[in-house]
Amino acid sequence: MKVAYLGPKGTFSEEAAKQYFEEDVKFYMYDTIPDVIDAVGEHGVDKAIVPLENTIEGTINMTIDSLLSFNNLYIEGEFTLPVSLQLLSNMETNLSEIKEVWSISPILTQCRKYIKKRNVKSLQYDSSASAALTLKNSGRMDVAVIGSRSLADILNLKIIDWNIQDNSDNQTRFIIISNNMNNESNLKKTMFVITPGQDQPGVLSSILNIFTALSINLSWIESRPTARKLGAYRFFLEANNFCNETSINKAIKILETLDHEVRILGRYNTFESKSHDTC
Ligand SMILES: O=C(O)C(=O)C[C@]1(C(=O)O)C=C[C@@H](O)C=C1
Repeated sequence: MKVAYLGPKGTFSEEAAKQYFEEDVKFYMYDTIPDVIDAVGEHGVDKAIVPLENTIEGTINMTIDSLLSFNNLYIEGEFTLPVSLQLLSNMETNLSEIKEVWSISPILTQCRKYIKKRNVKSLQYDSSASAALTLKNSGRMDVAVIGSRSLADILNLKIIDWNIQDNSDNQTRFIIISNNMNNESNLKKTMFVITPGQDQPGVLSSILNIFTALSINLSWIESRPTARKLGAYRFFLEANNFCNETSINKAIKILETLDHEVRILGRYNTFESKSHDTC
């Protein structure tokens, strides 16, 4: 089986991939999160693991927007990884010399308070590991990268400050995507994408009322623009009710009768990282 994740070596996505998948998998690294998702959508690989949500940053928009650009992609699992962020530099650098920090945008957001406190500039890269590789090759002493402890080991960088994220209990929820709907029994979660038929007052609350009436518990809700008209949104709703098929099917039927477009983006279970100190 071929599995894609965000490279190069040393990303948190790699850590999640190695912990979630069995050893007989062949891994493929891609340069950006949209490229990872394209690899499954265009059948280059069988599965991918990508970040969906983080404790501090919230939803990783490039993940859900890229997911929706395909009709053939499904979430088949989710995996939660603790994320501890370190400040990495070339070997001879001191903390007081740092004028700029580099990383992927969700990581910079997870350290917003730290970056403000140190009064340094920040620069976005496609991953923490691509930022670290650029730093290593440049030999610069006025720049640091924010990434994982394993990234420091892989590139022989120095950790000059530890656990700099805004909240010490920081986690990222990854999703595993594939071309097939997971049809196992006893799956705990269902992800809906609902595009309202027409924009009318109270449309979101009327949708939510359907779930309440059918006793379907919702564990996540997110809205994203439809990109058709300013102010028009579609809603991601994650139901967490051990897949009571009858209620889920009833909800779909009612939503469709009310002219809303409903897509099931997947059914899945949750797995947690066993390690609390790897990243
Ligand atoms: O750049 C990395 O190391 C990644 O794996 C990406 C990413 C993200 O985009 O959220 C994944 C999980 C962590 O929250 C931090 C970074």
